[in-house]
Amino acid sequence: MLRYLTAGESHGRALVATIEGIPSHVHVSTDDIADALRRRRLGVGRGARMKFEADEVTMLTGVRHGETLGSPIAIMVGNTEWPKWETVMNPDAVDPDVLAGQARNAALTRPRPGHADLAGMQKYDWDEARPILERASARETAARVALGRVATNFLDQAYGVQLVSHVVEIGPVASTGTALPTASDRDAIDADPVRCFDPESSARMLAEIEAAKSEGDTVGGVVEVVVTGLPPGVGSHSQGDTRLDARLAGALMGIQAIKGVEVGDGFTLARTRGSLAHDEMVPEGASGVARVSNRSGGTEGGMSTGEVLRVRAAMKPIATVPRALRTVDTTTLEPAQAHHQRSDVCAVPAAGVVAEAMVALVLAELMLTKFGGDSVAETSRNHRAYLDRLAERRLA
Ligand SMILES: Cc1cc2nc3c(=O)[nH]c(=O)nc-3n(C[C@H](O)[C@H](O)[C@H](O)COP(=O)(O)O)c2cc1C
Ligand SMILES: C=C(O[C@@H]1CC(C(=O)O)=C[C@@H](OP(=O)(O)O)[C@H]1O)C(=O)O
Repeated sequence: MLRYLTAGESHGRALVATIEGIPSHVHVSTDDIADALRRRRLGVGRGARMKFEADEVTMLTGVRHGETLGSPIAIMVGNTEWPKWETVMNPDAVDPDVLAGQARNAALTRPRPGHADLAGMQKYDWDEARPILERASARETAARVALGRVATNFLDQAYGVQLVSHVVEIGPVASTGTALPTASDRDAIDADPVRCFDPESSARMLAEIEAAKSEGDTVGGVVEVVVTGLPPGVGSHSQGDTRLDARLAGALMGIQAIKGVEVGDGFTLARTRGSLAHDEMVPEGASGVARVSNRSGGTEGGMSTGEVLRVRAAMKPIATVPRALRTVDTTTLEPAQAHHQRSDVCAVPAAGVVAEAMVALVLAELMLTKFGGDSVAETSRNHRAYLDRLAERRLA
């Protein structure tokens, strides 16, 4: 069973991520994790914090001489800004006079519409938003991206499964590109300022982000994750919570600010007649059966079809709007403007990298559910035997 957890506050000393169930002999290095975290920082629209803060990666457990041991892996992502926040975030009691001068003066009592501030203050009985926003912040996604890289290496090394993400919409601007990227396009996508695969659409998206910024506003968008190399039969039709679609939707909706998920042509299929909505099958020489299209995005009946997996996630605009939104000061109960110090204008390019990590974690778990094994060699062997059986039946 693959399971993972993250811990840590946005301005705390560090984030910590643990994962258990990754087989032995997966090659993964500190540099690999640092590279994944570097990718999460890419893209225009991020705020000042991205420029001065660095992610310091320490592999704490579960990896030796560049290979996983099969035991729990723990990764720490240190926050280089910690010295500045040590008083505000100190886990131990701090001299009340020091606190009065620093943290209390900065009490956040004007909750931001669209963020976790108010619901969190109500639920956890706090009189300001700091204890909530620290964990609600998408800083936490750095920990998930670190784990996602372990899963990505595992999927590639054990099964040849590869992932890539790209931005397909920013605000009202949708990409007009029709080509579907593969993992070999990852560097080109990462080099684009918006992480869009289509250069002409990227320029229009960039203009949209810049317009939002100059108007003191924020903007959301849509990202797509594309996966190649999945065999048919990953996930299951037999229970709602084992369906591949359900697992993908849950994992993607678990990313801060993601409000919608679409598998394949999803919402478009709902507006299409059945005769034009499905992926017809035709006989094919070597493999036996081929599809003439892939509108489903690679899932049928809660299982992978063996076609390319395509899943999209829609991100709402950043809640910390510079042109501050109306709120209520929770101390005075007077009308107020929501608190705002700094924030991202658009984090959709980063959300794509996070989405890629989440899809990798889901697929690593479901591939292990299907193929088992405690080492890369063992699970690869089981995978190959399954593919051989499909070939033997001429249903590959
Ligand atoms: C990579 C990333 C960066 C984000 N940066 C910010 C930010 O700078 N300011 C902000 O208010 N929200 C930001 N968000 C969104 C908030 O984390 C999110 O709106 C908040 O957690 C509430 O979202 P929810 O309603 O989906 O839980 C970011 C989200 C992601 C995925
Ligand atoms: C720190 C990161 O993202 C943060 C996510 C975030 C939020 O509210 O989600 C708010 C911002 O932090 P702050 O309010 O301290 O400026 C972002 O910078 C990161 O992605 O590493």
